[in-house]
Amino acid sequence: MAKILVGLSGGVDSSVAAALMVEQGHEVVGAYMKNWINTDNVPGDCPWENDVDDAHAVAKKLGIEFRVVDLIDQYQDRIVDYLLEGYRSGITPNPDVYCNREMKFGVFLDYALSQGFEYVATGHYARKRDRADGSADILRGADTNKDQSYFLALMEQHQAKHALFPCGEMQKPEVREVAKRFELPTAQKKDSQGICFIGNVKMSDFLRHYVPDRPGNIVDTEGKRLGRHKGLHLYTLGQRKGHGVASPRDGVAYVVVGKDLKKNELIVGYNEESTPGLYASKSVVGTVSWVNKPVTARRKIEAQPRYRAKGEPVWVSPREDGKLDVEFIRPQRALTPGQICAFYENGVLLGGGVFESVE
Ligand SMILES: Nc1ncnc2c1ncn2[C@@H]1O[C@H](COP(=O)(O)OP(=O)(O)OP(=O)(O)O)[C@@H](O)[C@H]1O
Repeated sequence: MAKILVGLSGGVDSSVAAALMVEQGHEVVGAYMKNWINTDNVPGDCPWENDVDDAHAVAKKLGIEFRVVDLIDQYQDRIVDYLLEGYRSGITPNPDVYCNREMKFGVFLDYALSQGFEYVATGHYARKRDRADGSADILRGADTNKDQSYFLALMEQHQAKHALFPCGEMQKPEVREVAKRFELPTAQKKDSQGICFIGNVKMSDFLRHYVPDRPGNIVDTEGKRLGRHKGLHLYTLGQRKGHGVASPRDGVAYVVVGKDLKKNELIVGYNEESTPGLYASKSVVGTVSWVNKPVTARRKIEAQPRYRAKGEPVWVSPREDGKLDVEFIRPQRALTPGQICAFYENGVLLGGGVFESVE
């Protein structure tokens, strides 16, 4: 029997994670992390009060203690500032990945350990495997469609060791069945989308509140002016809609292929493999971390360049500066600085890093 703090978000997955831990006879407490309250009237809609009520109702149904842990200041420092800073500097940050490392398995885990818990359990679709040497691996979730191990790519060993993912062996429909079996009040609740505090509102509307518009020219790959943009931070590589440049002819669309930060120009090109900037094979990945065994010499492994992408074969070569040269065997569309590159081998998450440059 272990002492486990379950991160109860008010969603069905974490409700089931808690139920399973209780069923297995562990000593379980549920806790909601309060990360963000919309005091600035920022466009965005995080129904956190409903979520706390739902999390509380689940704890009550399971007969376990429920706490609300206030991490608003830490969330501002570690996630909101990182997000805004990233967009201001022209990259596309990934707050969901940082939230796992810095919040759920960062300050929330620290809180749990300080309170005498041995583990933090979450509803992530990922698996954890303990090894004979006492270390822990993170593996892809059994439900290939829901697998969330990508979001854990920056987790380190001490975090993995104290993590539990009770839903990781299950398929989503089974999770809903378990929720029904326990008569959990969240059994029918819709899955949440995107980053909590932005809720259902577009990232561009959220950003507008903090980062002033900075209009400039939209140009093609030859430098010809095609239109005006509202601010480079509002556009992402590979983006097809919303830049306002009409297709030049039927069947061909313009997509964002680059940003010239110095000239404040947005570069668009045809949505084709031959368009310079849109597809790339070579990249440099920084902020590298390994879950268990680091890759110390040039090796062929798998890399996943975004959440909804497959693992792709790559050559990784450690560099003297601690970064990695990562070469995709097949050219990839819209590899984006700031986004996370997760590394795998045979379904085991090796670690990850942040794309710094791409060519
Ligand atoms: N505000 C929160 N407080 C406590 N734990 C949280 C919170 N937000 C997320 N978590 C934990 O992290 C896990 C993954 O978070 P994510 O936002 O991706 O949720 P999800 O996949 O929609 O799961 P759920 O159905 O449990 O909300 C959740 O299952 C939960 O255990």
